[in-house]
Amino acid sequence: MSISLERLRRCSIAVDLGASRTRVYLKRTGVIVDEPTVAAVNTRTGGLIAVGTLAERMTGRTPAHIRVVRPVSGGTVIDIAMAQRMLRLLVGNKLRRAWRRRPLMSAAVCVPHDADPLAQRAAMETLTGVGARRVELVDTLIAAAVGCGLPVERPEATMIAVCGAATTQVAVLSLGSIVAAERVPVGGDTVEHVLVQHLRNEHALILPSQAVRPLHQALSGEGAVGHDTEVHGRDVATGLARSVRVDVESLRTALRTPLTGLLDSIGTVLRRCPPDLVADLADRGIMLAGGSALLPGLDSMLREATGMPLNIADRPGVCAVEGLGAMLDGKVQPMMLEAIVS
Ligand SMILES: Nc1ncnc2c1ncn2[C@@H]1O[C@H](COP(=O)(O)OP(=O)(O)OP(=O)(O)O)[C@@H](O)[C@H]1O
Repeated sequence: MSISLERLRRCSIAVDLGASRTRVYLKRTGVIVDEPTVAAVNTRTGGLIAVGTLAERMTGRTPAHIRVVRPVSGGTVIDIAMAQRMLRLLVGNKLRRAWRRRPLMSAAVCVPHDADPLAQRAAMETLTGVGARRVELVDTLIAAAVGCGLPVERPEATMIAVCGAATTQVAVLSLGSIVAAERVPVGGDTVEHVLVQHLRNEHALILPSQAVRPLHQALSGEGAVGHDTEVHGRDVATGLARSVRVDVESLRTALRTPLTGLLDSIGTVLRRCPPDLVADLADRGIMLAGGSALLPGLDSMLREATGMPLNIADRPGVCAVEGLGAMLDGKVQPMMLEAIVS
């Protein structure tokens, strides 16, 4: 995927349509939307009831005629019409005003590193459907690296892992390009799934989706071996509300298996890089971006397993859209400009 910074500078908005959250950056303004990629639909009338945070709160609490849907899965728009309707509502008046000023707006969109032509087309159609005349596709890894402030233009290696909800993308960059990259289906959703399964299998407890985040907090606790936490859910057999005390260490053990996939992808990317670049990384280490970079203990686990320094981006969730926004605003260094324009 080639990027023309010249063309990006002509774009008015930058969009990151993630499996978990949708972020929109308005040129020279900043991030104007950061909401869950969720829509609630009335199946009787086909009408949209809510989008974003409000729709996400309805998850698991709706009557039969209301369905909560996620139009993006694994970084790919799977329901273009729904994604367009959601985007229109999320951006609302702010974008409509900008649209009126510049009706033939161009938009830049992040797409996963190895997005196939169908996924690229779906992202383009989503944006053209909400009024963009031209759509520029940008590799999420480059956008996130710029957003984290990594010196991607230099002839030295930088390594980034963008840990999203559905997938994690890992790459080594040098001279404004990706030297090696890998995408694995491990992210925040995987962690959530493992926690839910663990409680079901070990404690016969069905965990409501809203109860997962408090478990993250318990996992981030002092890390002391042996401490436990109270979890509320529904008994698998009786269907009644029940609380159990869960050993936090057993949750950490359950999470080790999916996180091994992430570790393997780092190894694969490093093996594909020339030794000189790998040597650069010994000091510089890995930058973690994406919302799941905040998963408790992920950084220490990777630090321990790789022996490399680990840094978490300041605002890991919005790195990609902010990096894209920096390109739109022309904040990217001229030298970097030459390196990335292809
Ligand atoms: N403080 C936190 N602690 C643990 N996990 C978190 C935290 N904040 C966000 N997450 C997780 O981060 C994930 C969302 O990350 P992000 O917004 O980068 O995903 P996305 O870009 O929508 O997904 P994808 O890149 O897979 O399309 C969710 O799975 C969420 O549970």
